[in-house]
This record gives sequence, structure tokens and C-alpha cells, in this order.
Amino acid sequence: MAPQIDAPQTVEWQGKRVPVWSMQTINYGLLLSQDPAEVDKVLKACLEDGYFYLDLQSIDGRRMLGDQQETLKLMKRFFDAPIEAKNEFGLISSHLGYEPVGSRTGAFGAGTKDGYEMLKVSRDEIQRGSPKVPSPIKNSGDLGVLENTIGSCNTITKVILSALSTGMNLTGAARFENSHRNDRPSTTTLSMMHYLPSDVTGNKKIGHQKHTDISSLTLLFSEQWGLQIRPPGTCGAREMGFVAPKPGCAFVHVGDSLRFASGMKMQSCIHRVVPFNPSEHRYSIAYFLRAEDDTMFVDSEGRYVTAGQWHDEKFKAFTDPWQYQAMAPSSMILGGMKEEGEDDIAGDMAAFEPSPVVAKEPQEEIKEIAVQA
Ligand SMILES: O=C(O)CCC(=O)C(=O)O
Ligand SMILES: [Fe+2]
Repeated sequence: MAPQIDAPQTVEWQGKRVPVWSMQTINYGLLLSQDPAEVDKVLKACLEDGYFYLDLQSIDGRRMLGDQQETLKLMKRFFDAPIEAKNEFGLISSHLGYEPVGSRTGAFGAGTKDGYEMLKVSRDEIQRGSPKVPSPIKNSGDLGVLENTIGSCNTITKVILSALSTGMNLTGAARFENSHRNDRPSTTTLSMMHYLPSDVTGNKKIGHQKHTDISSLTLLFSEQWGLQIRPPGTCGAREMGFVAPKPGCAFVHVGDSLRFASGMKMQSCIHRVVPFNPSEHRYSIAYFLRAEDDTMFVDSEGRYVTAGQWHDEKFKAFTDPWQYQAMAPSSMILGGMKEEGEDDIAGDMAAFEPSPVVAKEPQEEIKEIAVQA
């Protein structure tokens, strides 16, 4: 079935109508049984779009939805703690520890900083049994919640990988799962993010910059609006539009590593986070399934690199001040994905007005927020 992107729904944001992109919904229960039609559907979604909703409402997925709620409670408690407690260990490594607001470039590029704080817990670290997490979430119940969530996310993303290998007729060592083994070092991590209200941070510390992920697959949970994607060129040049949070579903997208491992056949999803409602605190949970550090692939610059090297270079570009970021290879931040046509005018920072907000009645099942300029 062709992607349904010709007549997008829209939502009012920053005084104009912005698309809300539709996408395929993949059923996790069917994928778990390698249902041939569902395997075809998930492969097609990754080849054509680079993203899809994953419906987790079956018996196998519901436990993950429970883990998501437990993690939300835990992270809200963590982010409410004093900065000294949250930053007890700082950022221990790129995929473990705390990053305060303003550590990276913001949603509107040059001159802006990000508007979120983040805590990352690495899968390798939780497997070893005693992860270095700050004291507000260090009791055994908290560690149990983190372990359950990482375990569930790991299983779900491996099930997707396995379906994609099958769909691409990969066998034996060439299957994608074989370069994502648990016992080999990787930068796979669970990332918990808290976006502060832009009313509080102002428009210099705002959102999350436009990028593609380093990861192979990203499993993303948020009950709140703010995530925007730009459908790839093969579907026609499209502007940035919102992903509507869908109850009972996660949003899954392909990252650079799987695009490279698929010989550039899959699309790496271009996305960013903007303040949808400038007065709200936004929480999101992302599991980044990454390839084993020594996996080799050809990157967007045509170089033969390891997954570890791609991670380190791109992570540096993310955290560099924008002046340095501009000096990184041009394909790095967007993983070689091309943006055809003009980007949205909402990307212009001067046009962004953080406040005030007026909430309107829901229309066509889409919550509308009008932002008065
Ligand atoms: O917060 C979100 O919804 C997305 C975060 C994201 O894109 C990332 O951490 O790579
Ligand atoms: Fe991302």
C-alpha cells in the first residue's frame, strides 16, 4: 500500500497549519510470529519512509506499556530532584549519565541551545548489574524498573530487526541481529528526556535540533506532542510535520547504522523536537538500539568505518558548539539523507514566539493549540 501522505491532517502551530504525517501501524504480536504480511509491511515502511507506529496492545506488548508508565514515574521523580543530585556523576560516557539543559544545539539551529535535560542508562552497564545511576533513583525498586524497561525495549527492537533480516532474505551471520549481540560492547542506551517549558527557558534554549539518529533502530515513547519528522525525498519533498502521539503505540524509526548496514536502502528518519505547548513539561523515553562497536559499514561519506567510530564522531558533532558543528562533514548530522525543497519557515528562529498559549477544543481527534504571535 502506498504511504498515505497526499492529504495530511494538519494542526495549528505557530500561527500556521502544519502537517500531521500519517504512517503505517505495525502489529507487534504479528511481527513476533513472523507473520509474512506484517514482515513485508515493516520492511516496506523502513525502505520507503524510515518510520512507523508499533502497536503494543497485544499480550506481548502490554508489559512494555506498563514499563513505560513505571519509567515515566521514575523519571519525573528524578528530574524534580536538585541539580546537584541529578548531576552527581555528570556524563560518565556518551551513553551513560546526566546531561543538563543547553548541552547541545537547539531546535532552531545556529545560536540556539537545546531545551531538555536527559539521563541515559546503558544496556551494557545494566547487564553488569550495578549501573552508576544518581542517588534519587538508586534504590532496588528503581533499578528493577530500569532493567525491565531496557529488557523490554531490547526484545522489541530485536524482534523488529529479525523481521527486517527475514524481509531482506538475510541468512546466518549476515542477519542484522548478528551484529547486535548482547554480549558484545555497544553504545545501546535508554535515554530519558525532560523538555522544560519554553516559557521558562526562552527561545534561546529550545527543543532538540533536526537530526537523524546514530542508532540502528530507535523505539520512542511520548504521550505528548512536539516530535516532528520530514518524510524522505523518495516520497516527494515534504515539509516538517508532527507525529501525533498514538495511545498504546510506540514510534519506531530507522537510524544511520541500519541505513548503512542495509546498503543505503532504508531511510534514516529526519526529526526534531519543538515546543508544541510552550507552557508544558514534555517527557520522552527513547531506546537506542545500536550495532556492536566493531561492526563495519560504509557511511554517508563513502568511508569504511566501525559503528563505534560513527557513534563517537556524530556524538561529538551533536555536542559541539554550532560553529564547530558546521565544520563536521556535511552529511553527518542528517546521516547523508537529502532534504529536497525548502525547509519549513517555522525553522526560522526569528519567527518563533514562545508564549502565550491558548488551548482550543479538539478537532478531528487532533488536539489543537493555537500560539498567538
Ligand atoms: O524527545 C523526543 O521525542 C526525541 C528525542 C530524539 O530525537 C533523540 O534523543 O535522538
Ligand atoms: Fe533523535
